[in-house]
Amino acid sequence: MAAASGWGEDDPAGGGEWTTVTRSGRSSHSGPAGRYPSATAPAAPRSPAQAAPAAGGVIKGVAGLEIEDGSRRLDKYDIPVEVSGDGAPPPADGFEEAGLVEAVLRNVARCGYDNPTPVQRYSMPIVLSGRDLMACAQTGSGKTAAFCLPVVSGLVAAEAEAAGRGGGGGRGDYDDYGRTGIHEEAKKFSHQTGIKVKVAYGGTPMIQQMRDIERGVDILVATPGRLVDMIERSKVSLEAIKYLVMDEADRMLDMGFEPQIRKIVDGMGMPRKSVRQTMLFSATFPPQIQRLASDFLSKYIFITVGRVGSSTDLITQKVEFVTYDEKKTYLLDLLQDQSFNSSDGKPQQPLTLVFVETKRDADSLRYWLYNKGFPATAIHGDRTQEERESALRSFKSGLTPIMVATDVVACGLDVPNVSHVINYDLPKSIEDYVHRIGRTGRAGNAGRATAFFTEQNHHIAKGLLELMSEAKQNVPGWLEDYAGRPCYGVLTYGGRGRRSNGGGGSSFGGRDNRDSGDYSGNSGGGRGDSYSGGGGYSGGGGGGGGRSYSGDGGGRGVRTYSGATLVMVAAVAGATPVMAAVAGATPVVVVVADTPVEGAPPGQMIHLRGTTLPTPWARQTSAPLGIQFACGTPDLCLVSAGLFAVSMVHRGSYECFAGNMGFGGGIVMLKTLLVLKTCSLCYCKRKITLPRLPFNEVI
Ligand SMILES: Nc1ncnc2c1ncn2[C@@H]1O[C@H](COP(=O)(O)OP(=O)(O)OP(=O)(O)O)[C@@H](O)[C@H]1O
Repeated sequence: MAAASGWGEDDPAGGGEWTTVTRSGRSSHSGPAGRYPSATAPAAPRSPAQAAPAAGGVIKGVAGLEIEDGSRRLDKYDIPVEVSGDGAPPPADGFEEAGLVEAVLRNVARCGYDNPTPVQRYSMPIVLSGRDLMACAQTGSGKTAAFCLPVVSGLVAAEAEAAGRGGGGGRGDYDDYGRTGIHEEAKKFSHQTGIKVKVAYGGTPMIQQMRDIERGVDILVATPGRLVDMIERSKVSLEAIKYLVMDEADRMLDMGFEPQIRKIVDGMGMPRKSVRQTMLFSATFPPQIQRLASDFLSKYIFITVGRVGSSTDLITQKVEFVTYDEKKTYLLDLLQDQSFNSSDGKPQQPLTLVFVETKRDADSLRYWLYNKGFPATAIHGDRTQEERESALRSFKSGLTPIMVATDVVACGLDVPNVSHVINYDLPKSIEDYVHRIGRTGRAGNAGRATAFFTEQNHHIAKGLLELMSEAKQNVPGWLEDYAGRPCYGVLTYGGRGRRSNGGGGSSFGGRDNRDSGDYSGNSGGGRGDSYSGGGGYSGGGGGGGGRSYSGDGGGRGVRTYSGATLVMVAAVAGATPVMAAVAGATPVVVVVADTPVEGAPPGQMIHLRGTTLPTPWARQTSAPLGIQFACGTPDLCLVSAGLFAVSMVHRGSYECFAGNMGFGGGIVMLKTLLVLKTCSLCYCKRKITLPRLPFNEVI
């Protein structure tokens, strides 16, 4: 156990066998596997003020903006790293030492990466050694490359071995998609290696993606819903999967995708966990999500880089107590204060992301700002993919340096020079807060985050207090008061099946919970309850592993997905799949099964005209008659202008509650075609009982 910082004392394992704490500074590894000596001495603690730009160069801002990058210090990280698990290989000092193949090293150099970030130093050897990994590292710390590099390298090496030739060279295939950060990164690192990276996510036409995948794929970056859909349609098979990566794994499991993920991992032909290699990455990893996630892993190594589940200390955080009515004034003050004059004397704004709760607020705030003379754009789920991309471009270029956003961009958005994140409306959970503010302070740059706290936000006070204290930020006294107050029944976070986490606190974070008392396994068999020397976790099949997938199966020209890697992401940068489904003018139907459909085990799918709807969450992005299925919760009726929502329940029949907002009739395709009457400009609720439908019947 290293004693480089107070971290050792915090070790929940009590300094047990499986946990080591070290600093991420370069060090030589000696000693038995999994136990690192103390590395460099800790640097003097940085105060928040010091996190502000100091030395460093000036990153050429976009469109005339010059943004001080100041303390960009990717290679100077000196933060605690916690490693637990049996036989962890030592961290690598550099990309070469990590053992990446030549072709990948060339791509790393091409990207201008001189040194690996801490999460990369630790992850690369672990992944390259074939171990499963659960990694928790701060936002913007380079997690994407931490898994992409060793995975691409592993694929290249395997291909080279199979072909009996040296690594490198390559066919130079380079597809021209470009949406998700992961896809982009994976493509960069695969350049001229012959590795093909493709995407499968909602919000864009499946047919185009299918065509592309049919041309061959080695790495598929997919969102769960679209992937399940493709598998159900017998378009791809997961049988050849070698690596499975879940990015933002906790968000994915926490957003209601768990049934889909379990199905993908356990029920659709994917090799068992002891056969494939599985990696889970996120900036936050609450214990209850770790518990779920560990089902997918075998004898894994757990690493935490940075403070436990914390925000990075590169971000200076501030929280202001405001009333709802004061928010706009505060916002204007902030924007005015931070504006600066460009070389031609015109006032300019640094890139600023303003988070609001609803799509409507995003639009109205954007227009309001515009009218006040602040060029702003907006990004949210009601905007089409094209509009979202254009908004992002305009933001990145500095044309509209303020972007008002809903949570759809909280995960995965990587715009290097975002200098300020303003939580105009605070999110429901502290994890969301961490992901949101993580849009600034990326890749070693300094950043700033301001939150408007109102009376209604008291449920997040405790989490906020702990997070800010941990990051050594100035915590106002009133926040401590709020944090100390009891919080009643408001913590069913999110409308998307969010798990409550009590507002943060001790349940929040990224510490390995295998050895904590509450980590006693889920239920069923197959999974060891404690990690003691590796026996318990290799169950492989066990509980869910062997369930056979009863879809179309073989014989009908199932395309065997020739690729070897699957990267699942909860959200496409700029749009969650759900929001993507909602975007556009196509009618939106929300289909919800609030209890399992008869005969359907919880979490399984029901089929409607070839579409696939998991219970209790239902989501689909394309369906006959232009109907799109989106997701909702039993108490959420998602109504898009002019259209309606449908709630679907069980007991052998479906009940539909449909509302029409006034643009003519809506159509629901269930067993029969149902045309709902127009109900001009009012919300009408109708209950329609449909004939009994057995589970899995395609209607
Ligand atoms: N070794 C490196 N050297 C220089 N830049 C790097 C390095 N690794 C990653 N980056 C850059 O840092 C930025 C952040 O990386 P990335 O998006 O992978 O972070 P992340 O940890 O996945 O963040 P989040 O949790 O917010 O998704 C990217 O622009 C990436 O290109």
